[in-house]
Amino acid sequence: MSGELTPIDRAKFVAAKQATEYLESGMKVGLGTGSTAAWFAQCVGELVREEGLDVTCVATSKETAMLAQQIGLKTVALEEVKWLDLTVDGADEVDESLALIKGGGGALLREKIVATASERMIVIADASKSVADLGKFPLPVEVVPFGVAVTKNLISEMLNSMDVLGREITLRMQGDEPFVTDEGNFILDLHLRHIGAPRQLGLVLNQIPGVVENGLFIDICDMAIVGHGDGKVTVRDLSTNSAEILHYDVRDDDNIFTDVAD
Ligand SMILES: O=C[C@H](O)[C@H](O)[C@H](O)COP(=O)(O)O
Repeated sequence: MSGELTPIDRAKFVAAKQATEYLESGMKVGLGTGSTAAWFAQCVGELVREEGLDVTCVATSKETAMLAQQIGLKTVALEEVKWLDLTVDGADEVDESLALIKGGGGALLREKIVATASERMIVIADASKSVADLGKFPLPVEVVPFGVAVTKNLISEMLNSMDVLGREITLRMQGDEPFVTDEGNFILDLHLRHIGAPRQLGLVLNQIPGVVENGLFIDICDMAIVGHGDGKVTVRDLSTNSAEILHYDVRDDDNIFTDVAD
């Protein structure tokens, strides 16, 4: 599967592959959305086919549901299982406390519902997503289409009292039309450049009528697995407060982990 990977794909792949270490047969697993999460779904598929791993998956988007079907993963609706052992998903930004910005692909609402219904959430990312402070990536906010201009103004006013640098808000487009989420909503992207108090911002945003959910994931993620283009993987586990560095050899499909540092 790994073949001739670009450094960015190698980074995503090694993070995804490392996340499979936390899978066990019988688990109910949330599958995230996006290019990194797609690598994870492929890795799960490989384990199901080659090692008989038996997991039941819940997809966080229509896109992921389609991919899971193509790969041959067993998927059910969240309503059927109600609770999950583990969700593995990508992110647009992850800071040292494992606060995240998500929703670059517009799937933040279902992703947050699924991650919150999970015993454990692991975020997988390439190193470009690791940041000291959140906010360079525009913060996606899912809003109902009705009165979107009013909601945008309310958010704009609210930002004046927040610890952020930028104030620009754009309606996400797809061609000439607003981008529509799987739940039929629109996305406003908040170009904040720096978010000083993400927890407070997330709470205040969700108080605004018209806002369905925002892309700040605070106290949801338990572990971050960050992949690097040279095959190195950094694992940060909040439950043990540890950071571990592994090296993943992706020159062939007999992928080998060796500890290189601590
Ligand atoms: O809505 C999309 C999700 O939050 C993605 O997990 C996020 O945008 C990261 O995607 P990618 O792995 O493609 O960078």
